[in-house]
Amino acid sequence: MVTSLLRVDHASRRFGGQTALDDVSFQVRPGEILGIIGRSGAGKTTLLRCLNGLERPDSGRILIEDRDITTLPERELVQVRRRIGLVFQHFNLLNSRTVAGNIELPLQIAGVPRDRRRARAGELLDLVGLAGHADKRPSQLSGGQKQRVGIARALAAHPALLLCDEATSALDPETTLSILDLLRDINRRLGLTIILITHEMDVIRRIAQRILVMDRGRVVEDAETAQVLRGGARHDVTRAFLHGESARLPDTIAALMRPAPFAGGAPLVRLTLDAGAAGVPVLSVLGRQYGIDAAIVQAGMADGGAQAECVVRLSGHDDGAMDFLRQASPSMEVLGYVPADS
Ligand SMILES: Nc1ncnc2c1ncn2[C@@H]1O[C@H](COP(=O)(O)OP(=O)(O)OP(=O)(O)O)[C@@H](O)[C@H]1O
Repeated sequence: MVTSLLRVDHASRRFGGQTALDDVSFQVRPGEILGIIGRSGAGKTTLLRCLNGLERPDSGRILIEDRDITTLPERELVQVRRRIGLVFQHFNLLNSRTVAGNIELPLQIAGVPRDRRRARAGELLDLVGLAGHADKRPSQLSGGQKQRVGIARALAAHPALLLCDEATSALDPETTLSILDLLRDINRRLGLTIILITHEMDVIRRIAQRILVMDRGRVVEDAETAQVLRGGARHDVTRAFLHGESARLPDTIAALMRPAPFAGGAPLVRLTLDAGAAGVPVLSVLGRQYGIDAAIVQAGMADGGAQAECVVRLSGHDDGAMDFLRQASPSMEVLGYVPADS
């Protein structure tokens, strides 16, 4: 039985004097969504190319469904590659083909007969919400629609793993959310394992159950996303990504924020409340039951209005209150600490 869909074991890769991957090890379980984040030059692209067999590490192993792709001959590597669907930042669609023709391309290359290709493209267009667009050209679609076609094409050959390389970086924030929601939906409905390479913490926060932070070729953090968002980050680079997020806080608050608790300081917490928490008067329960005052610093909608997001400053302390908030908002995130009277 396959216990880990992907296992990277002490992989290293150098280019001349430059170390792109430095003793990288991690595993991905079937059905998991893993987000890999890192600054420019951290080694994300090199890792992705190694996972896809386009690049071989100088040392170490990469096992996909228990097959070590670093030693496979090219012919067998082609078969393992079919188990991996790739989604690109700039979609990589062919305008010389229709939307359906783009989705069918990997199947055509694999020698699948025309009628089966057509049927599969139809199924996938339904899945990604583009039924009725089969005969259009990519140039007639919006960026978000193009990426939906890119995702459908990546799914065409029933991959076990979807590798998304900055899949939302070319999209506006609203379209980004809809594409991330689609990926999450596909993960749930098909049980598909997804790896997202990104430089945006927001992407991770939105859908990744696990986060891997890379810095100068090394994995410096490998943790549950919820744990990192709750303030459990071990490495400065992870904290820097989290702190970068708070740039969207009002300037007056961001200027006062410190990363660690201090005397007279109050935690600033981001809550995401979805339909499950609807009807629970979260902030009044905090006050009545736990004696905590929660001042709303920022509020908005997410997930097309299905979720409410707010940043609150909590005055007073009670461990029970934090547990209560974690239940109401599993992705609760301690952004930092500000003076309680700010
Ligand atoms: N083919 C190559 N030849 C020489 N150096 C390379 C090559 N590929 C990557 N590198 C170097 O390896 C390091 C990691 O690069 P990589 O592209 O994997 O990082 P990255 O995290 O994907 O960055 P970005 O977010 O900018 O794409 C960098 O210092 C880069 O210059």
